[in-house]
Order: sequence, then structure tokens, then C-alpha cells
Amino acid sequence: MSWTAAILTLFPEMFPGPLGQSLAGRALDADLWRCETHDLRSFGLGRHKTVDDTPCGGGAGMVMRPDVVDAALASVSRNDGASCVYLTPRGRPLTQADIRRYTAGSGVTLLCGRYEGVDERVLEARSVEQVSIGDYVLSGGETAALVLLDACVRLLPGVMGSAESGVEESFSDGLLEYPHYTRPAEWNGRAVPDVLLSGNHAAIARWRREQSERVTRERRPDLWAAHLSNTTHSSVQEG
Ligand SMILES: Nc1cc(-c2ccc3ccn(Cc4ccccn4)c3c2)[nH]n1
Repeated sequence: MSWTAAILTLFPEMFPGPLGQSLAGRALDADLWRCETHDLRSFGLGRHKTVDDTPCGGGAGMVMRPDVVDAALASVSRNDGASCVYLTPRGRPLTQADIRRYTAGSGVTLLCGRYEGVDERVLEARSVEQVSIGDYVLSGGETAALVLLDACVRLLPGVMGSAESGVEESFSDGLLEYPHYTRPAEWNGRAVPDVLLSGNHAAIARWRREQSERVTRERRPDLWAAHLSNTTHSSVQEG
């Protein structure tokens, strides 16, 4: 069975969306992965298929009911230990290691919330992973799910041909990628760095590493600190 994304959402029509185009779209057509949507509205209560209710303790907005979300999760026949992920601004940051873990299994179940979010009890009861794609508030979980899925699909076997950019060039060593250049050699009074035109592959590799380290140090001190501790740690381990 192909790697399957089971997506629980009030807006199934948002999927596969952009992932139906380009490499991901061709991979979908080739059954290298599957996109299964489950409409949360179909698990709603009563004549109006109600999925939400007012927040206990007061406050603005509405909260998605635990019984509705639980019935939807129960309908996803994924007892093969696939991860179940709830996208939320309250989650821990999504990392490339998470993406590798999700793609190593048979698929992933993604719960897309709306309103003010989902009742905490169903997330606890089903040990749902709570994950954030960034420190900004989206209108719902669907766009975050598309981001997570894009990162997963490109890692699946057969999706990224050898011609495409490296499958995991960024983050594979915990550093941000070096800057890229192509023709023309000079543009708008700006030249491509000489080393890249030198044909000296050792020098190019050294320059790229230095650029990755510089960019990471300047833009992501958090990643840089983790990189230093990993490299220090590994050098100590080697003794
Ligand atoms: N990294 C992320 C994830 C989200 C996200 C995911 C799911 C939902 C369901 C509702 N909202 C809106 C909302 C409004 C007010 C407070 C909380 N959330 C979501 C936002 N935003 N940023």
C-alpha cells in the first residue's frame, strides 16, 4: 500500500491542492503516495451536523467537540502505528527529523482544526502529536498540513528524481544551505563568487561549508548552538 496521508478536515476540497501539481502531483498520479480526506462535518451532531460548541470557562470563538473529532479519528483505519498529528500554534516546532520519521512509516494522519482549536481531551486520549509549523497564527490547520505533506512527499522513494535539487540538502547536517548562483556570470553589476567558477571542487566545497556555517550563525543562532553541541559532542565521543 502506498504511503498514505489521512487528512481530517472541514475543508476536504483544499486537498491535494498545490500538492496535486508538479512532482507531488505526478507522484500522486503514479500512486507513489495517497491523499485520503475525511470530512469532519460528516461526524457532526444532529440535523445541522454540529462540530463545535462554546468554550468552557468563557472566551471568544468556538471549540471543536471531542466526541466529533474522536469519531472521525476512529474512522481512519490506521492501526499500523502511523503518527497522528494535530497542527496547532501551541505545538512543538516541526523538524526535518519529524518529517523523516513520518515518511519512514506507512503514512500519517493529520487532524486539521478550525475555530479556536480542538478540545484538549481528545488529543490527550489519542496521544495525538501537537506540532507547529511556525510562530504565527493561521486560520486553520489545513495550510499547515499542506506544508507538512509537501516536506514528506519530497522524501518518498521515487518522488525527487536525481535531476531535482538534493532530497534533503538543508538540515541534513543541521546547517542552513549555502547560497545558490547560476548564469549569467554577472547580473545587475553583481558577479558570481569567483570560487564557483574556478573548477576547484575542494575549494568550492570548502566555500559552501563556510557559507552554510556563516548563514546559520547569523540567521539561526538556535540551529548554530545545536550544531556546535552536536559537533563538540561527537568529537568528544570520538575521543
Ligand atoms: N503553526 C500554526 C498552526 C496554526 C493553526 C492550526 C490549527 C488551527 C485551528 C484554528 N486555528 C486558528 C487559531 C486561532 C486562535 C488561536 C489558535 N488557533 C489554527 C491555527 N497556526 N499556526
